[in-house]
Amino acid sequence: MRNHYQHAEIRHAEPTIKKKKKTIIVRIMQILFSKPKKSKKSKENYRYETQFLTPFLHKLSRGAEFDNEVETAHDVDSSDSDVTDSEDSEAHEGLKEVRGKDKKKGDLGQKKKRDKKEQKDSERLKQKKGKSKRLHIVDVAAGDTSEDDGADSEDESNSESDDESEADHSETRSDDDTADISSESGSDSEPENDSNANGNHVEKPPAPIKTFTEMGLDPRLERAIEKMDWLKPTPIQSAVIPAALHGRDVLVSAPTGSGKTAAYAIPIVQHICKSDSDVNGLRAVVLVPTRELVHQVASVLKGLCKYVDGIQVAALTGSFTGGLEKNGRRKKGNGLTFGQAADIVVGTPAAVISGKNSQEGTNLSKVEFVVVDEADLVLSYGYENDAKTALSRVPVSAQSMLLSATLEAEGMDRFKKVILRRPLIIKITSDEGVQEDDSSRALHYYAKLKIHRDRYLVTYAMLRLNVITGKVLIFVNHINTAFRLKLFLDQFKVKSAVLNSELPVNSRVHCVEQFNAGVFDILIASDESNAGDSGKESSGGKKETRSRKRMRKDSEFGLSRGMDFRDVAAVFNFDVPETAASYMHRAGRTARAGKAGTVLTLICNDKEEERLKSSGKEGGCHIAPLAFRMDQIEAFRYRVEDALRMVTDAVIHGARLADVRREIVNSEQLKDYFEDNPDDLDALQHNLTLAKNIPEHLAHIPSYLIPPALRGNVSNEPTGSRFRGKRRRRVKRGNGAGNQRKKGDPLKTFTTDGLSGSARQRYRTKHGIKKRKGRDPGQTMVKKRRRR
Ligand SMILES: Nc1ncnc2c1ncn2[C@@H]1O[C@H](COP(=O)(O)OP(=O)(O)OP(=O)(O)O)[C@@H](O)[C@H]1O
Repeated sequence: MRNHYQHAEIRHAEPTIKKKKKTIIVRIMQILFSKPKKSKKSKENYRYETQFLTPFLHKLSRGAEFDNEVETAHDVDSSDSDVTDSEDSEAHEGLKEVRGKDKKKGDLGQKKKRDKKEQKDSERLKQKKGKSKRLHIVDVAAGDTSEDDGADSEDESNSESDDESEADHSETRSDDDTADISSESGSDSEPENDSNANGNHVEKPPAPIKTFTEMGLDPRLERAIEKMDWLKPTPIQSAVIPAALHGRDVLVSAPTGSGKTAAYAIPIVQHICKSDSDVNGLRAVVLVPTRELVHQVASVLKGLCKYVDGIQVAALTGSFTGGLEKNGRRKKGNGLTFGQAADIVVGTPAAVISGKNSQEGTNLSKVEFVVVDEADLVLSYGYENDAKTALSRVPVSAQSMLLSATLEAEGMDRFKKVILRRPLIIKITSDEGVQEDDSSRALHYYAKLKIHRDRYLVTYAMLRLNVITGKVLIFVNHINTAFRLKLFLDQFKVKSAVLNSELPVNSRVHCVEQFNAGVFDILIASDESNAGDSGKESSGGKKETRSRKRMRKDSEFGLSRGMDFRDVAAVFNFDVPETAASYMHRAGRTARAGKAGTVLTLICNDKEEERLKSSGKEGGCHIAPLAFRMDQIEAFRYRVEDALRMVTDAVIHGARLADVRREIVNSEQLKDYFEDNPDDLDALQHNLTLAKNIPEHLAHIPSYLIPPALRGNVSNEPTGSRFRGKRRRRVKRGNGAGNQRKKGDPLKTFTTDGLSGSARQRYRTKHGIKKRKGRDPGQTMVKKRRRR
């Protein structure tokens, strides 16, 4: 299906084909904006396509209209009936038609061939659809609501019959004494009742429930769910939540972005809501592998507890204070320590067992609910010992849940036997069939380049020429590459932020929040976990200097795992991920919660191509080649080379050091500030320009250099940031934070220290710091703190 886009290339327009161009654009508009015919699903597709996917692919495919030589061999013709609920197919059809018109008219032989092909393809599409439905049913124990979500071409009665068949299929019993999730249909092999040592009387697990209201949740929890705009449970939630509410231990495997967090967070909150409120002590513990995830999961739990008084959520990250601990603060007068004062604790295994947050470590002896998220990683080498220790402190009676995108990891088998008691195994696979129609809607591409430096040229074209629009997450394998890329983009006034393990956790979390809030659009993430990044500058036998110590990496850092980057239009693998798991986790940062997204990987040699293909195969997704016409962007090569020449190793080293220093200062100085203003996302900027002495001519693009297909999209304004007055004004109104923001251009209120003037003013007022003439107020603040 997607092969069509292989041939999408950027090409120059020729005056003689202007007319054709018009027809093509009209046709493309028809495809993109025509109303879907049948189903709700189509409507959703339509929205996702126009919102995220279209701008990218549309621009890429524009070149095709000027290309008379483009092959049609891979084009998919499809009849109307086949394409009503598949925007891809529509696009194929439309663009195929466009191309078809480029061919000589009246060629009857060719037409016949095309008709035949059309018929074949439509049959193939039908078969594929049928196959993916079967896969839905077979692969989801406990019934696959995803089919309703996905195809939506089914009517209500159909979905009821699905339920029945789902129930049938869900009776698969795992070797390791797992219970089935069958239900009304009556399971023949499972005992009717079971008894959880929690005291819960466990009956046959219920069938999946497709609305939150039918789940019998506490009204306060229901209200919080509504507040989060979660209208109905995702497939994994509708299977997992009822089972967990019935007291069953659950082992969950579902693709990235399918809503696993809420699948365990809702039962935890419900469990605490309905049980004895006088119980003093920690009730639930959630183990996650990274500090970023600690923050994220705690935020979800906090959101769910919004209307329930007295439930305390603590995030154990060691040093993070960005407002989270406010919710997990000590209960006054009860004499309990930090972790123990909370009802729910989220932490990395190391943080949970360490005494950092209390004198004796977190007391887990009264825990009734234990969850291991990203279990394959938490229970793997590196975390294993800490996880073992933490879990050994949890009473055996506790209800347990293990969740992961994959259950095949080493050690999982061993652990699940220890942790889980007769668990239900609930699984949504991500085979091709399921992905085609299901919530996981990323389109995967790769572009093969001749030399490594072409990566920069293509990145330049993608970002500076606005081929990719919307939020872009760029993954690199090394910290140095991240800074090289950032400094390179700085030369063109393309604003971006770098996220890496050397930065303090406060800054990292705040940076992700800003990205999610749309403060800036381009985030370069160094995914060092899989690349064995030695950091070069930070390693070596030499004695560590103070600055080197500052640059040490955080072993509990991870961006590709579990992070909920919102509305990411495209994931851009500047470097090829080392493993299949890494590829899938990176790709999983886009196309989340049923939305669409694009993954583009740049490769330079056969070895990388092989690695990428095997990753795709293992992850069950088709990665299609994107025939990127390098000659169309060749004119920019000299600029790219110029910019790269300026980004020397010494410059990178300096920028890296400066960035860490600045973020550490910001992070420490602003701890108090963020505790009091947790929602002030604008207070710090993480995408400040690091490059110095930027030559003006590089940032400006004369129009004659821009490929005609992209003219009109390229402006000479700085790109990559949405930090505009309108948004700031809205933020101001929302939190009523004084009138300072009204004054002047908001962009100008930011200083090189990365702290906005208004935020600085508030900080000064709070700490009674007077503004001194002739001195940098940012420095005053820093010095004052140091003196204390
Ligand atoms: N019922 C729902 N309806 C709509 N959106 C939802 C629902 N449940 C969760 N989401 C949203 O889906 C997104 C992904 O959820 P979540 O982070 O839990 O996925 P995940 O399966 O844990 O992914 P990963 O494996 O990458 O960690 C989040 O932005 C979340 O707010």
